Amino acid sequence: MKYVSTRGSAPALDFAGVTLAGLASDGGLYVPEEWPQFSLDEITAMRGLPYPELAARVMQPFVGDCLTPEKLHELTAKAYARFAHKAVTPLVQLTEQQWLLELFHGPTLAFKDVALQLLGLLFEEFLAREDGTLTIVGATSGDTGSAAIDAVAGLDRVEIFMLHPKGRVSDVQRRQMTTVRAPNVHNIAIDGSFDDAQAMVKRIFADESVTAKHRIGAVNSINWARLMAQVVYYFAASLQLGGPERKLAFSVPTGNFGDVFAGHVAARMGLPIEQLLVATNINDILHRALSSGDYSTGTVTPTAAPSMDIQVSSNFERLLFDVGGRDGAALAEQMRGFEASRAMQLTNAQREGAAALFTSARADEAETAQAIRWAYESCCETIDPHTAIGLHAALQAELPTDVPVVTLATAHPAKFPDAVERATGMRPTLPARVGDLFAREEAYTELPGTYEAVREHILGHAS
Ligand SMILES: Cc1ncc(COP(=O)(O)O)c(C=O)c1O
Ligand SMILES: N[C@@H](CCOP(=O)(O)O)C(=O)O
Repeated sequence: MKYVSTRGSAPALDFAGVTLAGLASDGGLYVPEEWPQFSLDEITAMRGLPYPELAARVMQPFVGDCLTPEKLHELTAKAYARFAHKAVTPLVQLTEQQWLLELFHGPTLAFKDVALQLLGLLFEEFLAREDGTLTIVGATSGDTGSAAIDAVAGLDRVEIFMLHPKGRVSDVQRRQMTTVRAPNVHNIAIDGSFDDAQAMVKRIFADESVTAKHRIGAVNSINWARLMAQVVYYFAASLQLGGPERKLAFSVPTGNFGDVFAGHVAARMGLPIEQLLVATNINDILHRALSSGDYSTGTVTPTAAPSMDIQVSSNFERLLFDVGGRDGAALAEQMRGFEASRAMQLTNAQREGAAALFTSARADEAETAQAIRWAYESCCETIDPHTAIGLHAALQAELPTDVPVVTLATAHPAKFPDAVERATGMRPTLPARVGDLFAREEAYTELPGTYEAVREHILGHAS
C-alpha cells in the first residue's frame, strides 16, 4: 500500500513512512493511493470477531507488508487491553432507531484513545527498526493531548510537545495532560485558539531551523494512522446492527473532520452506509461548507463542547481531494488560496461528491443542553456536550425509519461535568481509572500565542 499527498508533490510513502512522517512535506495530508475493498462476504465473515481481531482485519490492507498480520494483531490486542469495556466500543440503544456508540472506555475517556493507544505502539515498533527518535509536536483542544500523552509518556524514542489553548479546555482535560510526569512530556498553554495551535504545528513541519535538528512527528489526525484506527468502529457498529446487509447512518460530532472522514473511508472500503451526518456546534464552518459550499472561517467562539471549537478543519482537505477528482496540483492551489484569504468556495465536483454521503447540522448552546437533557430524562443516559451535538443532528435527520442511526459518543460525560450539571442538575463523577487526578500537581509552560515563542521553546527543550 502506497500513500500519496493531497497536494500532489510529496514523495509517496509506505505505511511506516506515513506513520512517522505525520504531515506530507508539501503541506498536504497523506491518503492511500487507492481504497482497499472488502466484499460483502468478507465483511460478513468479520461478524463476531473480538474487537482487536476485527481491528487487525480491517486495518491490514492499509498496513501492507509493513507489519505481518500476527504482529498487527499483537499490537491491537495490546492497545485495547487497557479499555474498561470488553467490547472496546459498545453500543447503547436509546430508542428503536437511535443508538450511541460509546468510544470513551479508554484510559483518558475520549474516542482519541482508540487510535492513540495503537499509534504509540506503532511509533515504538517503527522507530526501533531504524534505531530512530521522533519529536512529536501536537495541538489539542483537550482530548488529543491527554490521549497522546498517555500513549507515549515514558517511551525512550519519543518526546512530545503538546500545545493547548490556555483557559479553553476543561479542568479534567487539562489535568489529564499536565499532571503526567515523564521526562519526555512537555505541556504548553498558548494564548489563542486551537486553530492557532494547529497552524503552529503545521508551520513547525515546514521550518528547516527545526527539522534540520529534529525529526518531527504528529499525533493529530493529520497523521493517517489516527484515521485508519478510527475506521474500525464503523465496521464494529455495523456488524452488530445487521450490517453489511443493512445500511446504517452515523451522526458524528465534528471538529477537525477526522472521525467522520474515517466513516467515509469505511464506506469507500465497501461498508454499506446510508448517510454520514456532520454535526457541528456554533463553530460551524463545516456545516456551512457542506450545505452551501462556503468554507470561510470566522472567529472561534468558546462553547460547552470545547474540543469542537475549531474553524480550520484539517481533514476536510482529505475529503476535498477524494471527492474532487484526486487532483493534487489543483487542490494545492485551492488550499494556498484558502490559507491566504481564510475563505474558499467548494467546486461543484467537491460539493456533489460530498453530498452523495454527507449531510450536516449545527447545534447552538441551548440545543446542545436540550439534547443532554433529553438523553438523561427520556433515555436514562448521561451524555457529554460533544455527543449531544451528534445526538441533536441524529434526532433532526430525515432518514427511513428502518435505518438505525448511530451517534458517536466521543467523550465521557465526566470530562465536562459543568455542562452536564447545568443541563440535568446531576454532576457526573469520574470513573476510578483516572485515579487521583485532582490531587496531582500540574506542570506546564505558558507562552504567548506567537510562532516564534513556541519554536524557541521547542528548540530549547527538545533533547
Ligand atoms: C470529544 C470530542 N468529540 C468530537 C471531536 C471532533 O472530532 P474530529 O476532530 O475528529 O472531527 C473531538 C475532537 O476533535 C473531541 O475531542
Ligand atoms: N478535538 C481535538 C482537536 C484535535 O483534533 P485531532 O483529531 O486532529 O487530533 C482535541 O481534543 O484535541
